[in-house]
Amino acid sequence: MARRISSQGKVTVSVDEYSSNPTQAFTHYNINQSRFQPPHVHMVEPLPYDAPKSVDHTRFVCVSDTHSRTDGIQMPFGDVLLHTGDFTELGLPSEVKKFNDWLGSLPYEYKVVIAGNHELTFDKDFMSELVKQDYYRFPSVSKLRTEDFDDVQSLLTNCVYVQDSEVTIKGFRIYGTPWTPWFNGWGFNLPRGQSLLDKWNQIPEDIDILMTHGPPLGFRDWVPKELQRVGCVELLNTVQKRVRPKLHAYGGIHEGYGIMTDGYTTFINSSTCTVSFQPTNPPIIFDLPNPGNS
Ligand SMILES: Nc1nc2c(ncn2[C@@H]2O[C@H](COP(=O)(O)O)[C@@H](O)[C@H]2O)c(=O)[nH]1
Ligand SMILES: [Mn+2]
Ligand SMILES: [Mn+2]
Repeated sequence: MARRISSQGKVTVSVDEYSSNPTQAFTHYNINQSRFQPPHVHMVEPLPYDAPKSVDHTRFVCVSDTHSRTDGIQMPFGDVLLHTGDFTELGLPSEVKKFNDWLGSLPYEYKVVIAGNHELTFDKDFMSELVKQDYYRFPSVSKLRTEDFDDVQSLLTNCVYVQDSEVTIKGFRIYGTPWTPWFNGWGFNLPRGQSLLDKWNQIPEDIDILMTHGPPLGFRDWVPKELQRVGCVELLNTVQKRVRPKLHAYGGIHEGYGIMTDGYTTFINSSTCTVSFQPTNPPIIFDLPNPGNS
């Protein structure tokens, strides 16, 4: 049982019995609970860029995993840009500055950004371990002086950067968090189970939009080369059983680019780069009714 309702009516998500094996979790919940089946769960066609926008809606432009390859990306019309991490290769200050310049060239009223596992310099604990131990893994990062990256977030002057925090934009409550299940020991990696759940438990109940770097279980999280689902089971339970945002935006699994719904939350994996790091997947636009108009 991954959910409990307290005497105050609050839902508590606990670690799922299948937490450590998302592929098995998907099969189990699909067979026993039809949890990923139509009619509620299905793919969604992207909105065409020339679709008219209603005056009482806000248009979000979702991108992710641009990996310092923004040059050829055709950006559509919209109001608010959401970038869900991996905007660099290694989080080098030079890459962050280049990304910030690109953001500055975009016409959106607001731009909200989170980090991904490639933004190594944004993860202070990762950096203090790397500097102590592993010079050869990321030599260009290891040779940075602390003062070069200490305040790396401050290089992002052309956006709102959120990290385990919330911002309200045009009345929408948006929460962003960079953590992903441990994979090859990159930045913002945590073990599946309680460690990640502790991060998800910081997400407030009433947010409208959740930004994470990686997917929840079952929603654009399939890695074909390994025949595995890699989405986080606790993230799915948090999204579906406790937080229930209207939009969950992420990237992380480049092969999972696309849109799904569970009938309430729309899940957008907007990874710009393909699995071979070609920046060819177009940004995804999504309209939400303005708060107070829904
Ligand atoms: N089996 C897993 N594969 C993963 C996971 N996270 C990422 N990946 C694969 O790497 C690429 C690129 O990711 P990046 O963070 O280096 O940009 C991704 O598209 C997957 O193919 C994981 O947790 N498990
Ligand atoms: Mn990536
Ligand atoms: Mn990533």
